[in-house]
Amino acid sequence: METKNLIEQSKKAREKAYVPYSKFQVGAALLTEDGQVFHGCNIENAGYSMTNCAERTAMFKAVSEGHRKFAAIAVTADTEGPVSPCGACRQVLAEFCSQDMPVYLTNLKGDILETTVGELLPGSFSAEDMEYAERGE
Ligand SMILES: O=c1ccn([C@H]2C[C@H](O)[C@@H](CO)O2)c(=O)[nH]1
Ligand SMILES: [Zn+2]
Repeated sequence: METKNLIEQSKKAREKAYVPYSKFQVGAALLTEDGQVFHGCNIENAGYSMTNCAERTAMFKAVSEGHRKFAAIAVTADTEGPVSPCGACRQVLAEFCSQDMPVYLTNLKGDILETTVGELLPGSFSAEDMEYAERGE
């Protein structure tokens, strides 16, 4: 799928955002390796900490439908520059995506920052970090 199209999909996803508290709509479009696109929007809650970001909504939808391999993600918000994913979303992306998977951070004005999962979270905590303890040395 073309990058332009994936970014368009993230804008469509953004329209579904449930944001009565922040009024800040975010959309994500996650492309699986087999060519399917999962939309995600941010979903807020009166208990603010229960809010789920657009990126994690897209990721959890895809994983819960059996997808584990991803090719790219686009994220869009109405920001001055390209939107910047929060730390929680960076960690969740690192769990399921390769370090070199492209991430397209965009905004409604059409700015596009192409980065990667590894660049977004260098030194992310991963399963390998637990292996030493598991070996019991
Ligand atoms: O990359 C981001 C940054 C923020 N938010 C959401 C969480 C909350 O609903 C609102 C304000 O933080 O934006 C996302 O969905 N993705
Ligand atoms: Zn987030």
